[in-house]
Amino acid sequence: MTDMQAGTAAGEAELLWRPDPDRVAGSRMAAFRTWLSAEKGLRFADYPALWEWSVTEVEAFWGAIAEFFEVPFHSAPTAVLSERVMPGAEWFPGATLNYAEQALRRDSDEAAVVFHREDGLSSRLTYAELRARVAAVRAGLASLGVGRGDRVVALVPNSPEALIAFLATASLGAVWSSCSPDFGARAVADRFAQIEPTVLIAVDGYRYNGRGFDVRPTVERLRAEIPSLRATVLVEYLGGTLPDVVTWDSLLTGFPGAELEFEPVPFDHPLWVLYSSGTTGLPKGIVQGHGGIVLEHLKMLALHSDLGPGDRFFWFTTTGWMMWNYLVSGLLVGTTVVLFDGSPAHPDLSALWRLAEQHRVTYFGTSAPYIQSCLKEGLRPADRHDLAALRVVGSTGAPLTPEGFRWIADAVGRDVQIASVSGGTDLCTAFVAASPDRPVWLGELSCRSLGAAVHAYSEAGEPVVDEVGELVITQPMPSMPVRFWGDEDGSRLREAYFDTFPGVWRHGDWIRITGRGSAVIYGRSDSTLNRGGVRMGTSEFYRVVEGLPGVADSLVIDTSGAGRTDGELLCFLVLEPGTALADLEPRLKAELRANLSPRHVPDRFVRVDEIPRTLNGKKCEVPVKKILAGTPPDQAVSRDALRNPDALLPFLSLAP
Ligand SMILES: CC(=O)CC(=O)O
Repeated sequence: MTDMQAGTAAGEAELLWRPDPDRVAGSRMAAFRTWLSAEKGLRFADYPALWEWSVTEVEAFWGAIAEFFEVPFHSAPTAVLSERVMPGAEWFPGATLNYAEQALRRDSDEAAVVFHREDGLSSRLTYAELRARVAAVRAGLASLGVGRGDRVVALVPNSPEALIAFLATASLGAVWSSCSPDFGARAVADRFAQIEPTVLIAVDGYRYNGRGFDVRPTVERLRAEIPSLRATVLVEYLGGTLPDVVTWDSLLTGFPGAELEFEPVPFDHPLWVLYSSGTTGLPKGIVQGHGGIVLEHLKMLALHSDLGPGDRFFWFTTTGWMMWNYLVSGLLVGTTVVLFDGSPAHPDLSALWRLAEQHRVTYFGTSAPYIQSCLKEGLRPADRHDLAALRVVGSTGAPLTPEGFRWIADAVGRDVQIASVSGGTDLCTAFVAASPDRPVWLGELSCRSLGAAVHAYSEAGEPVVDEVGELVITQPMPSMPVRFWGDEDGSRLREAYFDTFPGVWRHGDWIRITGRGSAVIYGRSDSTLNRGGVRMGTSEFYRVVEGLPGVADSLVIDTSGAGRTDGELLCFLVLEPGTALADLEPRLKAELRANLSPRHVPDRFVRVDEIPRTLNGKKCEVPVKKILAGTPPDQAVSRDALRNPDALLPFLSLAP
């Protein structure tokens, strides 16, 4: 941490974008403030004052969010928060609601969904059409025995089918979980099998970068490996079939006139299961509840992103990243969600900018690495596309470099707000973000989100300003996980977030809060692999690499965290005698691509004699990562804690 602080001196940052007073006055953030003043007698001088109140008067703030957005509770809560404890905060006790009901409040011919596939296939659904399809699929899932609390898992691309199936599942009070079809079979099985689903919804194949990929072998493997499955619904996305399946079309057409109903469920009833990266074992199933997600996403999408009816909200994501869940929540605020399936670089890197023009996207979200690629390729979208509708460019998944900020301002538009945001799967949101009334400073995230008591902590657990520290959240938030799947006594949840600073959420990112209330994120403070926004734990990686004959041991390091944004994925290998790295490399790459994802193919393989291990045998991922980021070895790890301290030596020569 000390080294990172050295390079991050506080100071005046360049102001890149200033909110337009007229636009601020017409924003939903302003409407919320007017409402707070009229209804609650609460007036705030500026955003920082409002934020301060929101994280001090936590109950008043979240209660106001529920009231302001008129969340349709079936039974009213008896309180906002029973006790301010973490973990274990109980939000809105006694309340019942359903996420899908809020998402499908509109029954109109306004567009709810615009879909675009990389090969040009596109479609559009109004809110009324979406409701009708959700009703049919809901009835279809019910006919397959799906009811409250059952799990429905989906291996589907970012498509209307995914959205319809998710809403149908949620409307029944069943629990949703999705993976992208480009995940390898093992990665999918590791996730889905642990939550014992009863129905699998899967595509036969998908298109990426101009090619079709057959997913049916993965589907067959999942059916063989998940004994709890009672039915498979096949979406004939590329026209292929499988035996013993129910087809998606038969669900859509088999229940004409089905009623759309919403099972009222308790506030913390599981809505979906997302997955942690699984650094020390199988990916953990992160369960988030209906109420927590409704409130958090209403706040982020309406207040912070100023989205509502008439907007077109796009984020480049697959169904295997939490940004998909965030994107589809655009429906909660009545916006049109723009779904894209395919490669962002097919047929060229302008594909997404063409999409923005064609569908008059108002909020264009993507990942920082995509911005970086556009920059490297010298793209100038504003010169080639009519982006008049565009208001905001969102970026997440990795820290956006100052050059990335500047490129957006220069090549996309000076009037466009840059929303560089950060949060994560764990809360399915961005808790450091942008706001219509906050400026954008070069290289900085504009503000901490309302209700998110985010701070940078020193190693001693003290809040620090203008210094890099551990990102912590000191007050409960409603979208924090209800629990981890299968973690009955809550011990794994406590260990994941509350072990370092008891009662305080430690997120695992490095952050610096500036005196202006903005922030800079420096990447993961642990060893998670983060490739293009998709996080993956090292254990999944090792299972593939070390499963190959010839590999004795391995260590994988993603150097993009800990202050470096130009990082690489490095795989260190200990080989069996007589094995040549050059012979093994093609096979390793193919296995990683097939079993995990193309993004998890390392930039470099490096042969070493030994992997450094702790006394109890754990691989030294974080110490090596720190060493590769330039931390002196004795500060990165104590030799006494290692079983084979000399094994660190080869890594020292790779340090900057
Ligand atoms: C909002 C985010 O934090 C997304 C991510 O990086 O996973």
